[in-house]
Order: sequence, then structure tokens, then C-alpha cells
Amino acid sequence: MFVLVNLKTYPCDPIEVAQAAADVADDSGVRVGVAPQAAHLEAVAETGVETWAQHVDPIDYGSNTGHTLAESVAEAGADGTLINHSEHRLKLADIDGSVQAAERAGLETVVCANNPEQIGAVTALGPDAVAVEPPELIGGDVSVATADPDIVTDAVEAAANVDEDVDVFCGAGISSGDDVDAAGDLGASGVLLASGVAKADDPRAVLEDLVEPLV
Ligand SMILES: O=C(CO)COP(=O)(O)O
Repeated sequence: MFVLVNLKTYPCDPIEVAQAAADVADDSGVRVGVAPQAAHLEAVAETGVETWAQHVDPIDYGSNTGHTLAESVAEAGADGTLINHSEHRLKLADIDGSVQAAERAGLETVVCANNPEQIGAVTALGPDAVAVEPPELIGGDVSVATADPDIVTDAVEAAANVDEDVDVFCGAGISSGDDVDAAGDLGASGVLLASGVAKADDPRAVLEDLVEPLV
């Protein structure tokens, strides 16, 4: 099970969270990643934690002002990137271009989608994983695995119908080990979460609780 913490643009200390995530991953043996803002990638990677970008653009080197180049993200120390997060949606052609850009730069890819139908479509683009995140549950207190378990099982089925080699993650409202456990029971092989860690008074304690059922 992969626990990927997306820091979005929350006003947390990315280094504090990254250091805690690195320690929790080391102590537990559970795969834990942190996705900070692009400007914090290098500092986060220096903690030794598995580091993810929140986005890369479907571009190559050249005249692309204000865009995020996959190679620069990789050079900053990122191991992978989210693509098409619900808060940074792309057209299908641009999702395809971003997956190709990430692969060109050696980055692992997780393409997000809102529902099982979209999961099927983006699985066909050949990312390493897809993640179903219902937008209405993002940032809430109830985990997707509790509020809408069918969306997770349907996403797992939709992806498997297209390509059994693409992993399926889920996210939205996940904040505890019980939520991670429930997601795994529904067939997810990873979870994406944000506010549960980024807004916590004690991010380390939340991270320890998240991996607890996996140890
Ligand atoms: O969007 C998310 C992770 O990418 C989920 O956010 P929350 O964990 O805050 O619901």
C-alpha cells in the first residue's frame, strides 16, 4: 500500500512533514510519499522522503513560460508526479502529453480522475497508477471508502477492464489508519490524502496512525 501525501498549497511546513514522513516510512517499512509545491521539491527531496510533484505540463524544453517541465521536476529530486488532480484538471490530450513528458523524464505517474468512467479513460493512457477522488468528498471528514465504497470498487474494475498492470489508488477524506485499511479492503493499492496531514497539529502522529494497519 502506498500512502501519498499531497500538500497542495496548504500553509504547513513541507520540510517538517517530509522529515516525519521519511521517518515513518523508515520505521514502518510502508511506502510513504510527499507531494509538495514545485518550489519546495528540492528541499523536500533532501529529507530522503519519496518525493512527488503535484503536476507536470505536456511540454518539452523551449519557449513555455510559466509551465512545469518534467525534466526540471526530476532534477529537483522528484520520483513521480500527479497528473490531472481534481484541482488542476487537464484535457484528455494534455493528460496524455503530461504522462508522456513524465515518462520521458523517468518520473512515475499517478493520473487522478473524478469517477470510474474517467478512470477507464485515463487508464488507457498507460500511467503507472490511477487515483479516483470524488471532488465533493475532497477536504471533508468522511473518507471515500466509507462515504462511497462503490466508487472505489467500480474504479478498480474499470481500470482492470482496460489494463490490469495499472494500479488503482483512492483519495478524499482519508485521515486515519482505519480509512487506509478500508481502502485496501476495497481493492485500492494506494491512498492519496492531503488535509488530514497538512492541517494536523501533529502531522507525525497522523502519519504514524495512517501506516499502523500496514505494519
Ligand atoms: O485531493 C486529495 C489528495 O490529492 C484529497 O484531499 P483530502 O485528503 O484533503 O480530502
